[in-house]
Amino acid sequence: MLEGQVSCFAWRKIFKVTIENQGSDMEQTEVVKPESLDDLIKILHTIFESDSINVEEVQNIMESYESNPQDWMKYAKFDQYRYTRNLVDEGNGKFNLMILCWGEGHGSSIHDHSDSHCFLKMLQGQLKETLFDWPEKKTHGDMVQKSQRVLQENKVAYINDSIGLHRMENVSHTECAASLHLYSPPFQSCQTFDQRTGHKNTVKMTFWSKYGQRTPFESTISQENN
Ligand SMILES: N[C@@H](CS(=O)O)C(=O)O
Ligand SMILES: [Fe+2]
Repeated sequence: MLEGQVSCFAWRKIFKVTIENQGSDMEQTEVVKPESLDDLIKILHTIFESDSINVEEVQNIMESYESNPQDWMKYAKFDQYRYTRNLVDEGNGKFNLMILCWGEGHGSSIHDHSDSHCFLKMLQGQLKETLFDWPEKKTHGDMVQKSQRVLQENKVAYINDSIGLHRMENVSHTECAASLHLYSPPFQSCQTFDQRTGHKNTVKMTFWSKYGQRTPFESTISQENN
């Protein structure tokens, strides 16, 4: 597949049909492809009704949505200085769905995901992900960098605390980036880490906007993860 091309993964739902003239059961595969962001949200609500999460299923359905800026432009509010977190949907209490907007050169600190599942889909532009091991309690000094990759438009990445810690960066000097994040269960704070020492801090995470409306100034005063 060409770089940046839309993936052909799609959500597969297995269902049984009876072929009457043969009188036997046969399995068929129905491929569900979200036609819009609203459509994707509806499907995610259905998937998360269940108490157990199939990571691959969520990843595939998010990847099969082809990013259309007209669907999500109303949520994408950029700031000049740092990346913004914009709430899109509260997933019936099961997950938070948000759009993060990254200006040129913006990035996050090294951080964890508070014991939640984290799915990240590129809607526009590219982000570089750097993975780190958790720092050892006894050791000091630089944190160990495990891997690095660049996520292309429409691709979906997944991380949780057992995989490690990460930092995301829009390394472009000319293009902004937007990413769709699903966190389950939802969380309001995480830990950030100093790359040189491994020391950590707990930070509260805030929304720059909710449902397309800029969050009032008072409620955004807090330390952020960038
Ligand atoms: N997990 C970060 C964004 S990222 O760098 O993955 C956040 O929710 O703000
Ligand atoms: Fe993250």
